[in-house]
Amino acid sequence: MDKELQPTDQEYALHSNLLHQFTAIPTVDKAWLFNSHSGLASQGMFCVSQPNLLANKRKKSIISASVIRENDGSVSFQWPPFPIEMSGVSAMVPSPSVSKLLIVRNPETEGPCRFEIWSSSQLEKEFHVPQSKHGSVYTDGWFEGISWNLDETCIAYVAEEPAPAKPTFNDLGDYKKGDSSDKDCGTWKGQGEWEEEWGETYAGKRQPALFVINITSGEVQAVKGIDHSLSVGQVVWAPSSEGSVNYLIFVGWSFETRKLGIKYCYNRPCALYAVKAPQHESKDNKTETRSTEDVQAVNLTQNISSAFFPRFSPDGNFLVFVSASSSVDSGAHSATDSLHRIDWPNDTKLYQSCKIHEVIPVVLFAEDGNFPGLYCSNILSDPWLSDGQRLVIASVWHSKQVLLSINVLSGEILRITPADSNFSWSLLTLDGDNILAVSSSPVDVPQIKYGTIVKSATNNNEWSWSDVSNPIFKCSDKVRSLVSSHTFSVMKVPVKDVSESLTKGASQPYEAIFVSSKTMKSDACDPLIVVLHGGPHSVSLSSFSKPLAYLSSVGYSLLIVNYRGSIGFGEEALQSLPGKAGSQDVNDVLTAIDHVINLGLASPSKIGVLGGSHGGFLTTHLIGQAPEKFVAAAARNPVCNLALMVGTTDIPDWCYVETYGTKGRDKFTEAPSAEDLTLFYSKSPISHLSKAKTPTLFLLGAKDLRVPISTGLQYARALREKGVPTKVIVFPNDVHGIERPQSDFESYLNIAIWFNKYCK
Ligand SMILES: CC(=O)N[C@@H](C)C(=O)N[C@@H](C)C(=O)O
Repeated sequence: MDKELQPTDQEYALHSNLLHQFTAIPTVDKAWLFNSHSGLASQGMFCVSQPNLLANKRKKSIISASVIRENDGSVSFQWPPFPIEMSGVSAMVPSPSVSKLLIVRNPETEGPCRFEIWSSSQLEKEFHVPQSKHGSVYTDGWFEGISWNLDETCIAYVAEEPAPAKPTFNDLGDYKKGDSSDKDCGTWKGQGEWEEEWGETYAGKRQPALFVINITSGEVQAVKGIDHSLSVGQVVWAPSSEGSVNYLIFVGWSFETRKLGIKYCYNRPCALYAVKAPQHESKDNKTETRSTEDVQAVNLTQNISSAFFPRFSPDGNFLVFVSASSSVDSGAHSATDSLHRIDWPNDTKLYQSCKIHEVIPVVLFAEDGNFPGLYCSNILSDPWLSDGQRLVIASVWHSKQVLLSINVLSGEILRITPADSNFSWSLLTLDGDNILAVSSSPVDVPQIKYGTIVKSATNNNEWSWSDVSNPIFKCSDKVRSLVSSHTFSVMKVPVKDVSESLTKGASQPYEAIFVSSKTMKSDACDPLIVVLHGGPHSVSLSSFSKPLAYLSSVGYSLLIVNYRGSIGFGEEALQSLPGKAGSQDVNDVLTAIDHVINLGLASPSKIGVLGGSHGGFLTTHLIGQAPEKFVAAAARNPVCNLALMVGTTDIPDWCYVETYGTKGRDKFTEAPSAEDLTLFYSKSPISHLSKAKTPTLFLLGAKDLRVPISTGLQYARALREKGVPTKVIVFPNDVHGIERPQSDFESYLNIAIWFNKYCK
């Protein structure tokens, strides 16, 4: 990079302090409300995290609160003066009766996995599970599953299988039979055979497998009867009846020759299985565990290509689960979900003939205002309202995330967050029929909300939401004043060139979130940054984003485009993109930009573009296809050359589906033909490089398995070769997300400085 482009010390000094004030705002990762028997008070527990730049880690803490419900229905939270730091904790799971708390501590490198059982006053038990039994417990939010049985004697969980024995040799080169410890003198270990992994963020992780720990004896048993071709996760205990065998229900992902990347990819086939849990027997006041016979796991969802997030109703009468079959069947990495129910048989022999009822079907297209389909990335471990028939779930609804109550018997769906608000909501926990949630917008820092059902004569299902004053989302006065000087709206952008061949869903307006200063000058608009999400089947929500709020606070309007193909708008709109990536999505973004220019909200000469991954694909496409439009660009791990990516990414099938459409699912091969590669190249930003002239900043994670660094580097070098101002920052230890605190910070600091230089 030439000298002229070096950011001055002054620029770093000017911008870094404000960015730090934004990034320091904590996040609530998890919360619980424990109901007291009086019904008038509960205890709350919040797991909070915050980036710690010096340590380059997220600092985690716990804040407890007393929740007091007054007779008039109002609620107040009392907070302690300080949070308590939690270090080295990988997972925390209270038991069903809330008399015990499991704490899991995974080893940082080698060493045992530690299980601690706490009571209300002290550590009751501690067990160290050696690596020879299993590796780290999965706490990744996908394979993860940690489940107490009802009598609180056992915990089922998912952990890495023990490492296979590696070939060992002595200093003379002789092979030593049997496994020996690493510390043996005079020996060394070979690598052994390479095993497939689940790609991005799972590098070095071994196969997830099921285990049960008996918390009286500390004995750990691997669950038997699960085919080794299955990776397992999301385990829960099936309801047990006195004296009968206990069953575990889990999700199994199978693979044949290769594990394709699973992170952000719901199109990996999976099914629910039932397997007998290891049995326990009490002898002389001691509990013993013994394996069961006839243990082969049974597939409960054979007729459907995807089933995950199993949840039993409180009475144990039905099992509910989510399915991403539309994603598996079309090949799109994420699509519209459906919700299903199995009426749980009393006779376990009936498992195989379980009928699956569809509770919420895939919505192809919905008239404006109607439910656009289910898009849910998680379900609480206990999502049930007190009638035991309705569950509460967060789902994407156009550019917002809303909370829904779903009656799993009747299929009735109610939107329980205010319909007239453009804020996005996330669900923390339930407390009987009360809900703890977080609500935010691009210009409103997160706020904890407490929701209660208002008993009205006509309608029993109205929800009232009150603000919970809390110390968690405290931010500096400066940040508060900057965000409150901004405003946002969710715009409908009509589709340009609606043709007969488009489905109804794909012909409807899509959305863009516009953020600007409240005091826009009448003579000139603030420069505009167009922000593009990745996926492409993902969405930019109308929620508070620290880096985006920072960019708007330093003088930019933002146009955050949910181009067609985004989730939250029905299946037809989503499926209109595969096969047209690089054209339909690019044109949707250009149309949205023209829309705000025509409204007088942006000046055509001061437009920058920012996007990561598929959003980086769009960013680099846009500067090639519309070079006059953009004065600056920034791309995080961008897809710039599909012909290069297909041979190195963990999701080569994605390149086929987004290029060819659904037929790409069957065309996919590990050995692309010359014809495939030519098409991939022609659909890629690199094929428009000769026209590109926009100064571009590249932020690249060297450990990205999804969009390997080579594609961004190739494009950046080619742009620089043409004499276009180009800056590249490589983060040696970052994966696709570039989320490590220092990397995230340095990225957005440089993005702001880059746009200040070329866009203002
Ligand atoms: C499915 C997937 O990972 N696609 C990538 C090309 C991508 O765009 N990733 C998204 C999830 C991102 O925002 O990083």
